[in-house]
Amino acid sequence: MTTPFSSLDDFVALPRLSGLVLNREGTRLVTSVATLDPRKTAYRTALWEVDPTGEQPARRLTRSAAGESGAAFLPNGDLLFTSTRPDPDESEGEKRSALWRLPAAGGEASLLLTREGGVGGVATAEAADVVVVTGDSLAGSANEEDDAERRKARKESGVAAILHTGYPVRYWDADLGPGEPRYFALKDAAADGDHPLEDLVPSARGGLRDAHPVLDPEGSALFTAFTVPEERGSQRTVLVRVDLATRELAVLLDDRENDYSPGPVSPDGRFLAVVRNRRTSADLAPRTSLLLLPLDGGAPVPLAEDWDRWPAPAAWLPDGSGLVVTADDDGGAPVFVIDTATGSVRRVTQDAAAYSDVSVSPDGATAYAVRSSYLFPAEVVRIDLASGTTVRLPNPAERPEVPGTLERVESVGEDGQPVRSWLVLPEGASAASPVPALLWIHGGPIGSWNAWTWRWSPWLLAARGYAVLLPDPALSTGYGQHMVDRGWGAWGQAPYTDLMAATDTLVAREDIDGARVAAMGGSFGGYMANWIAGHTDRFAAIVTHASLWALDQFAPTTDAAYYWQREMTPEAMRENSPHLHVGEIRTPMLVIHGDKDYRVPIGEGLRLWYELLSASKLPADDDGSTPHRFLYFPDENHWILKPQHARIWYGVVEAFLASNVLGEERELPPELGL
Ligand SMILES: CC(=O)N[C@@H](C)C(=O)N[C@@H](C)C(=O)N[C@@H](C)C(=O)O
Repeated sequence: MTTPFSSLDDFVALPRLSGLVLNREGTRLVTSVATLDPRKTAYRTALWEVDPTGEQPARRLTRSAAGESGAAFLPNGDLLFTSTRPDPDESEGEKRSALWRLPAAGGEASLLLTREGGVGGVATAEAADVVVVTGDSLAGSANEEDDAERRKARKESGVAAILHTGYPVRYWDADLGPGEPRYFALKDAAADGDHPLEDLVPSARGGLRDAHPVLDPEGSALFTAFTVPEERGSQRTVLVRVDLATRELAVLLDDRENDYSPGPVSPDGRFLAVVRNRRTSADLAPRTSLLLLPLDGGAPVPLAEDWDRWPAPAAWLPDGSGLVVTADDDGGAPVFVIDTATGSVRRVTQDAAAYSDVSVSPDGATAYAVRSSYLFPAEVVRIDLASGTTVRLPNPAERPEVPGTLERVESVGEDGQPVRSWLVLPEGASAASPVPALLWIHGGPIGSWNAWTWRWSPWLLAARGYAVLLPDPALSTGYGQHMVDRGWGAWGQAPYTDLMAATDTLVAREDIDGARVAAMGGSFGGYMANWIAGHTDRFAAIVTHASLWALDQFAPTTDAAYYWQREMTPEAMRENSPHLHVGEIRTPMLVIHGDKDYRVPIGEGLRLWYELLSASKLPADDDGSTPHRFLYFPDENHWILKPQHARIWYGVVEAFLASNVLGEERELPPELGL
């Protein structure tokens, strides 16, 4: 069977949908779709409209070489978006992200706001013409003009140095400073003319980094997480309210036991849904729960406290009687409604899919969402909130046909804990014709294999004849707090033994060839791949992407050191660090790392590579030859994002697996120049 997964060129060319917004009347849905640019070296996003009634085909709303994203509706139905497309009134000028408005009545999009530091996210109020944009300003600038001058001076001088006084100094793949995110209010966005900006929190000093403002329906206040520095390089996030008229900032929730972030405001403006994330320590695993915060000043009230899941609030029912949430649950992330009076939880969607970007129609009968699973990529659906019936709406793209089937399988961990996995089976797998297999380990480690991702596609391997097991071992979400607790701070124990139990179940199947099995994983999944390498030789090959190798080196050099230092004592780092077992490694390993990875810095990959060649049971020969391979991406981050590099990633992985698992040689991608 030929599917887009048979060819890497066809795979990278598949359109990728994300995000969804609904207008106030519930009559228009807008999503964003990324497609390959003509040179096939980048993705470009455009906005598409999806008909909520399901009657009309999806239609493309925007088109430009720069692409568009960040869609948000104004109450009058005009659509705001961000784009680096050129200003039609300027013949030349720098490419920077600006705010655009597409009128509901039709016609061309017009430029609404441009500024030196660019425009990041956009938040709109439901019932008032109030817009808050995020944008970068130099830490020392007093206003927009000052910021523009300072930027110009810095650029002209060629100085790139950044002086830090606090932590963190990097995030993901970017150096932090001297720019910092700020929030700007922009009033009367629906009207023509100039739109002066009001800097809402001029003294934020990095506190708004990685935060998203939530506006109340009347546009009178915004709520946001605000990061506060602590002693010894630590930090916490507190919940703040900013009055949009007076710019007064009030701290609503702040303690050292939890981080807080805002969910949506109730339709009557009386309550804020709040996500509370418990502060972790060596003995205390993370826990996520919900609060309802009365905005008249009362104490927060826990919501659905006894529900053993970690909810993500999405929207209120219009009458305020329920909060619509999603939560990881047994290999999916269904939609639930929590009764705000009683805290009782009702599951709405019944399929094994993962839902996100949920919004609710004005009559409260229908929800719209993005849904995906390991069978299909993200797509827009309509959900009947009473019955749970879910309908796929006419989308910008059809579902790609997958070359095989998906099964749910269960194993039993050493302590009796059920360990659940998805199993991707290629066509033709049978007892008469058993297939080679891959154990693919997810990252996080707090997470679940429950939604489609373009970064890890088991179907590309299935198209080449492999079965792929996607297990959710200890530390995975969707199986209750106990599943997280039992792996906390002890990664080499339950997470490892759960993975081995899942592998035992895999190789016991008649349709799997247990002698031809490899293991692979990225990030924390790469950590586990490295740990496996030092503790068993049951796998024919191991692929380790952006992996943690020496925990005492990783923990202080990652971009969020405080996060990992809370979990790992020096003793736990010694007990769980893969590098201390390099002398036991006798499995060929493919190491993959991007130099711009600040989450798992390149030092992990470099040290792993050198120690494999110098100290493993399969060291480099005296002529320098080795069964191991190192695929290095000088300009990629924690994830391999460029389409041409994704093709190389899969091409090299496939050749390495073919050589070590199947005993067959494959041609390497010619672009490697070998
Ligand atoms: C702050 C922090 O480190 N957060 C973690 C969620 C994280 O980024 N973990 C990585 C080591 C990881 O495993 N990432 C996975 C989810 C990935 O695929 O990038």
